[in-house]
Amino acid sequence: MRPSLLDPLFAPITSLEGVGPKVAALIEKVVPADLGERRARVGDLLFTLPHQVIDRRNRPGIAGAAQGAIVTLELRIDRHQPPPRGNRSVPYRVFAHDDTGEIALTFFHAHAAYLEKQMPVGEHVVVSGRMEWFNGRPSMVHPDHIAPLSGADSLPLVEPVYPLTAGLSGKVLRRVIGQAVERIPSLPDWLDAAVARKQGFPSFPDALRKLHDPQAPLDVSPEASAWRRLAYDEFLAGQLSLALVRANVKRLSGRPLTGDGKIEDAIRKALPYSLTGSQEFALAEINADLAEPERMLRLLQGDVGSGKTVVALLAMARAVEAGGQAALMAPTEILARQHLATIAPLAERAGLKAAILTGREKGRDRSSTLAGLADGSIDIVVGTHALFQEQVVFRDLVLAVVDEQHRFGVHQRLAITAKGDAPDMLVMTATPIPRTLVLTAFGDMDVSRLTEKPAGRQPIKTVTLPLERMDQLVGRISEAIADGQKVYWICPLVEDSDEIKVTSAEERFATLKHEFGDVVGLVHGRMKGAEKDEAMRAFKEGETRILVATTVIEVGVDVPDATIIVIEHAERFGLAQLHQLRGRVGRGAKASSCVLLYKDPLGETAKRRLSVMRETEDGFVISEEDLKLRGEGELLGTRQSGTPGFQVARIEFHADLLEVARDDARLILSRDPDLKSERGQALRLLLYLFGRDEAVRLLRAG
Ligand SMILES: Nc1ncnc2c1ncn2[C@@H]1O[C@H](COP(=O)(O)OP(=O)(O)OP(=O)(O)O)[C@@H](O)[C@H]1O
Repeated sequence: MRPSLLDPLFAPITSLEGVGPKVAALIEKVVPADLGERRARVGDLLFTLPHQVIDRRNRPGIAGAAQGAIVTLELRIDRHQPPPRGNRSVPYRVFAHDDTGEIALTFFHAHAAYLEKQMPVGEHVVVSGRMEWFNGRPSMVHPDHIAPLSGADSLPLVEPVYPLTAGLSGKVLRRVIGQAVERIPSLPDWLDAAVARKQGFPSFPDALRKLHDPQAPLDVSPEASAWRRLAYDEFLAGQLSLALVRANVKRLSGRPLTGDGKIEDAIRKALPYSLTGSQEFALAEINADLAEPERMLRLLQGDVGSGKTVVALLAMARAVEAGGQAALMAPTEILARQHLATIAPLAERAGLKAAILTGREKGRDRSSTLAGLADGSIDIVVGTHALFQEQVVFRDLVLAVVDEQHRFGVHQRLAITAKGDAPDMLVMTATPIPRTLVLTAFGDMDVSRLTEKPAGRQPIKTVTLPLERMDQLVGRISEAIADGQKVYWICPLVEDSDEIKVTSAEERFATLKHEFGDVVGLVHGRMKGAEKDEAMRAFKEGETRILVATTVIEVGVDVPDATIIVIEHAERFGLAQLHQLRGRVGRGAKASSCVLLYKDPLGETAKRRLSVMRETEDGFVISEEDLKLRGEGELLGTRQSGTPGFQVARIEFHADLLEVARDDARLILSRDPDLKSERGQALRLLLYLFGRDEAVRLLRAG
């Protein structure tokens, strides 16, 4: 049970004044938490940190104020010019001046009486807002603040700027966050006093207060001690949670899994290729782990297209040889089906029975799969989250393979292992995560890496092209499909939305169909499962040759004869995503290409991202670049791009704290494995604060 001390932070944001369902929905777009099914809480709001400040101490004068800049002016009011009676489309204007020039303050749908009271003619006022120059004439539309010069202390001199989204103003967000700050409870400190002193950290509540009430621009820098404190807390919570999971997994001893190699041999014989050296090496590492009485906790890391699936299959074969069952969990249904399609025929040749279980298996199919798992007649099951369901019982699950893209939390990984008697666990990831992130996301897992790609792969040619010149692609695509090749066409969003005008997949589907006829297919996230399967099948089997898709195909889809991928609005994607997408081609013997269509003008970061894509295909290089570029705080969609999986910590600024936090976590648990001491109790609060409830559940009562 979560201590009631934390209640104020876990209250829904709708408990704040002025936050109805509509505002709440907007706020949920900007909070840094991955909310999933839950609603935003006051704590999420507090973790929404300003990325900038408006500094009103700097007062350039009208003539010195740049177009578009937020400025503060000291003005004398000259005259009011209300709109002509009955004409609501003409704004109310107030003219004013300072020593350097004249300005018009402009108000639409204004209350004349109110403005007259706020800005009497002849009065000195301070005004703050966005400067606009129209035909050389300065103006300001709806200033953010207007205050009498004498009482200027009513005007905040330094004001935080938060990430916003259309419909949510800075003013509203500041007011709401202001209320959240009032609710910060006083908490016992969970940090070791010596660590805190050495790092110059304020307390947790003070850190939050400081960041939301900056006194100078540097106060909201990720390098400020307040921000570093929160980042450290987040790292510590993560490291504690991973260490607890590890302790828990290792607490239960596994059992040695060995076999006679017969099933493995049969599968190898059925493969149309031989394994790469890298695959052999990884498999040997895995088999060695399986043979140990200790439980395996291993990460199989391999760049896109490096051939992880077959390694997993052979590991599962070993599990079956040893007399048990194996499960492979995929993050999406499309992937689960694809894995089954790869695995089932090979498994069959080796005399094994493979089955699938997702949310879509219903009725008789589902019950017979459940029965097969329970009586052991099914050797290998591939599935999605559905594998966690209570009704799923295995006769003897000895190996759980989790194929993931940061999509399963630690808790879910554990949930699948709870289905067996301390089964071994293999996690597969295609993201070539930098070392630092491996530590944050997976803790102390053992790592196998696939460092080489299967033989015969050709480099992918990557080009960039402005969207307006899209027509140039038609000829190239026609040639490719006439030659029997296939094309992916990626669109970023399913529907046009007002704020982000992106050609929708449906619209693109229609235009391409017009151009190329019936060979065009469509798959997107809003389609029903069966429709998605059908679209994928048709593309795989060649009935369609161009597949218009949203990013549902980002992870793991394998159609080796696809040779061109076109990515529309490539500037909107992150590097890791682009790399994943590009990895859908270049999987066969034919030369492949990737076309990144972009919208001019490109921002600096987007430009850099696209050139990284042109320069390299190496996932590790790309992931390192990705981290560097994230540092520049460009907005991706509406959410601020931070470090994946983190709310406040930013690995590019805070990496130095990560190892300290890991050592701290180890020390803490070696002294107080169940967090029972006074400090241990405080650390439990920390775990809750950063959403690590599952780690608290692993602790024995205390
Ligand atoms: N040793 C090999 N030689 C030739 N082809 C191979 C080899 N190993 C795997 N493949 C093929 O390479 C393709 C990619 O394999 P797989 O789908 O397992 O990649 P992956 O590592 O899961 O990549 P991604 O994460 O991009 O899905 C598949 O078509 C597979 O059949």
